Formats: sequence, C-alpha cells, structure tokens
Amino acid sequence: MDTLLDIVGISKSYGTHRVLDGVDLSVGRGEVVGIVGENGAGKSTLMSIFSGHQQADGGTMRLNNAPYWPKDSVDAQSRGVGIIQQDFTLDPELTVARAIFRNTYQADRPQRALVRPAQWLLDEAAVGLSPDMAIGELAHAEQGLVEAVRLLAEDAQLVIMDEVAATLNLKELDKLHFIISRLTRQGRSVLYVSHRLHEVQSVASQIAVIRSGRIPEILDPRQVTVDDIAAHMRTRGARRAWFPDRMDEEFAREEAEAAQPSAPGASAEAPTTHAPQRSADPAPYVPPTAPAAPAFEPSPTPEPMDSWAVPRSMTSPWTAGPARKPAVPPAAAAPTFEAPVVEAPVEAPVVQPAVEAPAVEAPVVEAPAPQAPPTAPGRGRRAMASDDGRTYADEAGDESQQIILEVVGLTAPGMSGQGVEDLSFSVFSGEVLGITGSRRAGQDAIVGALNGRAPGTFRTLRINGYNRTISSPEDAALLKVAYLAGPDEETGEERKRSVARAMLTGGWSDGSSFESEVDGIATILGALEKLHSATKRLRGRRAIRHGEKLESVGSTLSGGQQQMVLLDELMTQEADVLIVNEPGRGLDFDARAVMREKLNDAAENGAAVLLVSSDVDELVRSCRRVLVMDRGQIVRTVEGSPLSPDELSAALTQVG
Ligand SMILES: Nc1ncnc2c1ncn2[C@@H]1O[C@H](COP(=O)(O)OP(=O)(O)OP(=O)(O)O)[C@@H](O)[C@H]1O
Repeated sequence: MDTLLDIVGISKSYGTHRVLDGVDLSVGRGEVVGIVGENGAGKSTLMSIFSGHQQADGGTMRLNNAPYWPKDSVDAQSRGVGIIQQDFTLDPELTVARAIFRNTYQADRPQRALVRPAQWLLDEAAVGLSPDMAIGELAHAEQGLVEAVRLLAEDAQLVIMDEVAATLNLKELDKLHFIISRLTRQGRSVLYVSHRLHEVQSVASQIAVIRSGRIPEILDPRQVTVDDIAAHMRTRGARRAWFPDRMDEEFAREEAEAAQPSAPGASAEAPTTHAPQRSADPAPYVPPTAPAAPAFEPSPTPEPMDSWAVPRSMTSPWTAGPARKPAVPPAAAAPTFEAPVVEAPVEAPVVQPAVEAPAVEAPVVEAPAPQAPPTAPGRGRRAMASDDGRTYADEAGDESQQIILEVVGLTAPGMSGQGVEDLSFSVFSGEVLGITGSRRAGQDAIVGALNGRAPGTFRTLRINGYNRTISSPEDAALLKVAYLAGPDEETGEERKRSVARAMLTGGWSDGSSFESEVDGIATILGALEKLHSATKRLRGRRAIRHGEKLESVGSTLSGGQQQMVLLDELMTQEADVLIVNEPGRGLDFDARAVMREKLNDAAENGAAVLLVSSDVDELVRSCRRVLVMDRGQIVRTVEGSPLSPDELSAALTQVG
C-alpha cells in the first residue's frame, strides 16, 4: 500500500515526564488507523505533533514521501493534515455553514453564498442540520459531526479525529462512520483515536496501541477481541493506580510467570499482531490468541454483570464486596406510572443537611412518609413508600425493591429547548437507572430539574421517602443530590482550569465565580483539608505527580484524567442521588470498568443512580433498566438482566 505518513522514533517530554519515547508508525493511503491506549498514554500528544499544535523533541516524520515537520497548525493544514481535537471548542456565534468552511478559501464569503455548498455536504453525510443554525444551538456531539463535515470540505489528506465519538449516539455514530468511509474512498487516510473499542474495531483497518510511550504492536482488528485490545493497552502503573490494594500479589505472580521462558504464550511474537520495526517494548505483552468477529455490535453477548470488563485476575477492591443484588423493579412498579401522592403527612422530620452549610435553608419538606425516621435518612436501605403508599420491602420482602428516588409529574422546559411534561419514573435501591434516547429528547430537562440548575416543577419529588422540592443547586446539594456535568455544560477550555477549582466547585465550568465559592465554604480549613485529601487521592490515581500542586494542574491533564478527577470528587460526596451525565466519556477501558463499579457501589449503599448516556455499550454494562426518550417523552423502557444490547439498539433506532 502507498504510504502517506511514516514516522520514526518520535519523542516528547513535558519537563521530566517522557510521554512519547520513540514512536514508529506507518499510515497507508486510504486507510483508517485506530489509535488506542490508556488515559495519559500520549495519544493526543502524538496527534497534536502531527497537526502542528506541538513540536516533537526528536524523531523523523515523512508525509507524501517528503520530510514533514510542521511549525504550527496552519503549516500542517497547508501540507494536508486536518484535525478534530479532543477538546475542540467552536465559536457559538458561527453558523454551521461558516464552521464548515472556516479553514477554506470560502471562509470570507457571505453566509448566503455558503448555504448551498454546506447543505450539499451535510446532505452527502446525511447530517440533518441546517447550514443556518448557530453552533451555540447544537449539542457538543452534533458539533463534532459538523467538524467531521468540515474535514470533507477541506483538502486534508491525513485526517485526525481525536475522541470525536465519545458522546455520539448510535445514529450519530453511523453518520460519522459514513463520513469516514467517504474520506477514505477519496483516498484520504484517517487516524482515529477512541476509547470505544468496539467502534474502533469496526472502523479501523489496523489498530496502533500506544503503550509506555511507544507503539509496540499493531493489531489486526479482525483477529482480536475488545478484551484483547484492552489487554494490549494495559500497563502495570495504571493498573496499580486503579487497583492499589490487590495488585502486588498478582504482579508478583505475573512476573514469575513472565520470567519462565516456557510459559504459555510468553513469546513476544503474536499471531494476531505485527510489531513495527525498531520498537522494543521492555516488557513484552503476551497477547491472547482468540480471534473474534469485529462487527460493531455493542456487546452482543455481554458478560455476566460481575465480570464486566475487568478481567477476573484484576478483581478490584470495589468488586470484592458481596455480589450486587438484582435491581430490576417489580412489574407492579412500572417506571412511567401516574402516581398519586402519598397521603402521609405526620410530623415533619428534622432535615439534617449533609454538610454544615451556613445560612442556607433546607429545601421544603412537604410530606414525610410515615415510616421515615425522624432525621434525614442517610445511606442504606429501608422500607420505602411507593407511589401508591405501599412499601415494596413490606410487600415483597425484598429490600432491593425499595424506591429511593421517585419523580412524579415532572414538567420542565429544559435547558436546550426540549422540555418534558408530566413525566414520572422511579429509581430503586441498588439500581443504576439508564436514561438515553434521541439527541435533545428531554434528558437535559430531567437532569437540570433534579440538580436545580434549570427550572422544573414536580407534582411529587420524593427522595428516600421524603417529599422534597429542588429549586436551586444549593437545594440539591443540601439534599445530597450530586451531579457530574455533561459535555454540553463545560467547554474544553474550561476543563483546562485548575484541579483545585474543580475540587472546590464540583466542576470545571465558569457557571459560578471561583472566589465566591471559596468564600462560601464554611471554613478555609475545610477547604484546605479537602484539597489536601484530593491531592493524596489523585496522586494515588496517578492523575497528578509528586511535586505537582492541584492549583497548577488542569491544562496538563489528558482528557480522561480530567474526567477521572471529577468522578473521584463525585464519589467522595456520598450522595443520596447521583446523576452522572455521559460519565464514561474520555475514560479508557479499565477506567470505565472502575467507574461502573463505583456507580454500583453507590447504588448498593443506598443511592439512586441516574446514568445519562448515549453509549449503548455503557448502558448495557451498567444498567438493568433503561428509559428511552424521544421528544420529551419516555417512549420505551428496556429491561433485562443482562440487558439486551440488540433490544436497546433497536429501541434507539426507532426514536427520532
Ligand atoms: N501541557 C502539558 N504539560 C504537562 N504534561 C502534559 C501536558 N499535556 C499532556 N501532559 C501529560 O502527558 C500525558 C499524555 O497526555 P495525552 O493527552 O497525550 O494522553 P492521552 O493518551 O490522549 O489520554 P486520554 O485518553 O486521557 O485523552 C499525560 O500524562 C498528561 O498529563
């Protein structure tokens, strides 16, 4: 095959941290090379060297058989290299047409002159957006599709897509794949970075694994399973970070096995891979051999719940507990019921806020359920009033069927225009309830009303058996409703702010002033203690290195590391209701497994967990019940243990 890009020995350090340590890679014309690796492996760094956003410290690059060393991104673009960066942020004022043509000779033409060519490209790619729409009206995922269409409009021979698919839903993924196939049919090459391994497998002709600063293996996607790819990515350091208490014994065993030359599979030669020349991994990986069909079917035969993703040999401290109880609700408790309010106003319990927040009034307590204890409930299960006044625990004798969060008759306008009306659902103890659906189907409205960031009225909102109201983020915080923001609420730029800010304000966004947040914290001492424990925790996770201070870390974190930081903070909150919006975005295979474990743990400990996600694979692995939304309605509830990916995919293809 004709080679478009050939690189040898590329290296890059940030200070003393050597991220790339002699990367070799060859990309043929018209092929899609999947780029995978753990969080922080150096994928984005390598891509930004190709795109001229950063300079390598050493090595050689050739593009089209000519030396290639772009001095900046404009230079790279003029040489035929285009990129969609992981943390791209588009000007919200741009129209879709302008965004598509902004790097081309057409950039200065008036909007009306751009409408037709833009519409043609959008139609070609089956992206149903209007050229006149403002970028600010679009979800981040849709902006990613606009970026992909931009690449069709540009002349790039080498197209780089860094985590564009992270929050795309099934239909949007189809569109992206279609655009990729158009690009390759035109003879262009695509470097495709993604943590959605099924998807990489289906779209790539070869998969380059970045590990320990190199590309020690190129995998044939038709010859490996997703688990194989993940195993190739895995390094010991990251495993130790995630599984600190369990790994020493296993490492010792692995090392002993690796030291035996006759150990099965100990050869660095693998039938399913071919090592690029010049690479020498100090610790050769022993690749599994089982070939598997690579078609993009989100986990057609998902593993049993307790063995998800994390290999048995890597059982984490979070899986060490008792097996999770089934969270499938009884048939009598269908999630979209119209529930009468429990008539049980005895005496109002004293609400004890979770944190000693000064001078903030507790949200109104309207109608405590009769069996609720006289103080605000903490973690753990107990008998709960259902919508019809019964307790599922009493009725079924099974604690797992208690309702923790009960939403009845929610009407909310939504943040991005699509509201919901008179919508009801419940979350049971031990359950991670999934919410998915078409883009802008009303997920934002639900989430916004529950976390107090957007308006909404509930006929009844009951948490742990108490009637509640939430009309501000402060209300939500007092009721221990924790929230992990979604991709549409924080820009890539905001995410580069300091980790200290994220720790103290619960997010990267500029929605509130950092200074006022700090002022509002009860004591400076408390804040310092929080930062201190966050520093310790994040060092343990390798999200920050020794000598680094939270205040100065932010822009130096990789996309996945940033997400990890927020998840870590979220889990310290011990929330009663945990709402996570696309929590797996940017996380690598093992980090996602850990995230799932942590969400399960939270549910096990009595929290209601709401998982808003576009990722079928993620939903199938995490949930046994998923609400599918379309145009402000819950149109379908998909249930199963395990959940059927086919059924969920089919439900999603039926929505708008
Ligand atoms: N400007 C910087 N200064 C210091 N360190 C940096 C900087 N940019 C990235 N790093 C570090 O370099 C390493 C590689 O980061 P990179 O973003 O390339 O990883 P990645 O493989 O793309 O990760 P992810 O999958 O999480 O996106 C990380 O450890 C990151 O903390």
